[in-house]
Amino acid sequence: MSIRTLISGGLVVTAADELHADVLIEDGRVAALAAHGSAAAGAWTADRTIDATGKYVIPGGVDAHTHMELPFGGTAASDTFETGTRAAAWGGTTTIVDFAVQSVGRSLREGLDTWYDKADGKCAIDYAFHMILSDVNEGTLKEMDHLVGEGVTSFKLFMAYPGVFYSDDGRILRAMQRASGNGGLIMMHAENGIAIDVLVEQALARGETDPRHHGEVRKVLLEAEATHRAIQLARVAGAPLYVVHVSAEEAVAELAAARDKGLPVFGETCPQYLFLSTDNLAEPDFQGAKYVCSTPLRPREHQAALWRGLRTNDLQVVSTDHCPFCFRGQKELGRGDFSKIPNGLPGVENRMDLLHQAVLDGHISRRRWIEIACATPARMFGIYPQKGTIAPGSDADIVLYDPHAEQVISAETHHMNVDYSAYEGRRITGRVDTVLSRGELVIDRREYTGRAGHGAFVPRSTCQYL
Ligand SMILES: NC(=O)NCCC(=O)O
Ligand SMILES: [Zn+2]
Ligand SMILES: [Zn+2]
Repeated sequence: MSIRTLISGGLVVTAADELHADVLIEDGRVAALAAHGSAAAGAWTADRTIDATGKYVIPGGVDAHTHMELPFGGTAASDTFETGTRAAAWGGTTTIVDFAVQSVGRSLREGLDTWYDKADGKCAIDYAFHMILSDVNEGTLKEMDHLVGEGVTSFKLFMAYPGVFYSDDGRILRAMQRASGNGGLIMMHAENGIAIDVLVEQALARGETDPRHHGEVRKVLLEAEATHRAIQLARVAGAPLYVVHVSAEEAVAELAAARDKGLPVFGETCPQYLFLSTDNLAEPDFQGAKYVCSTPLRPREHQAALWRGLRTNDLQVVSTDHCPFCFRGQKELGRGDFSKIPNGLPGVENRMDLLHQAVLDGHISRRRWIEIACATPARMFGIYPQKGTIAPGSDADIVLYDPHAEQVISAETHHMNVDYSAYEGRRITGRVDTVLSRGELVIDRREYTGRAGHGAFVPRSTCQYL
């Protein structure tokens, strides 16, 4: 039997509009919106009514870059699909796009099936997959076409991490050519990993082993150079390009120059680059290890360019690159050698709140918040308007957000399976109150009511942002 739910009295905020409206949900989908107090809304009957007075009613967040359970650096990301998607829901995110990994010498099929198995029956919210290509060859190029057909329509390539995920320019060009034919979107980790590895070796030989040296060797110029090269390769292939975790002003400039030429080049940044800096990497007593990720945190001066890029649409998406490793036992693997610190930060629970704070701080508008965190990632990765908006026919993935609640981010209270917070002690105005996923309550007035296995795999169409 279908349950009709009415969300009444809130301010509905989407990327396109803000309106005081009631939202009617039926069969897990948005059935209708009507102005609060209107005759149409007054005539609706519902089995349950959720009072949203004083709250924003926003689309559930779409985090297009997470790594639950990712094997990395001899360990694995500490959030499972179960713990990570539960934490995502607590933070107002109702869809993640995680990365299935092809191992070198193995097929895409095998890698993707492994990730289907990891997630199946575990997730609190809906999920989709990108595919990491670690071994581009004739076989895997053909497999890309099949994956696009089954709804895995984006492929991440690495110019970094030689010997692990790295692809050389020839392999990258081939994958881009294939994507230009099958509609796939190439996502690029743009850092010159070959040059970085030389600098790592030289730094370690000089005895520079602390976490802060991770940031020093992964130079801005090597991010900018790789970004430029990726753009040129994509032009040659006639393929669109999405550059992940952009951290540096000079890399934004490369994207902006390409976009000024009208090229289909897109960029994502992450909260860690907007809110944290090399000051964190330099924290004493090895605490800087908590902030080791790649691309690395940059000097604070880069943040203005990232915010500007988000305002001018030279950057289109904020994802988390959520890839948590506990300080104890995981980050500690790199004591005495920064290159052995597993790369990645936790954040899937914090993104919507941090970006709401950015609204209050004047960096972005309220609608831009929803655009970069919900609507555009959904469009970019082919799940709009099913996800990323509140419109008739959309999945009822809806967050009631209290814009006045005060909170202090802390590992003591977060739900991610990691023993520290990258944003410990940060004060945020605004907090998730209630979360629905396809009409089911996952968070009900700050109480978890979700369940592992509610979340379903979402097959995606090709990029809708071109
Ligand atoms: N970003 C990071 O440091 N870890 C996750 C893997 C990646 O996205 O490159
Ligand atoms: Zn990456
Ligand atoms: Zn990543």
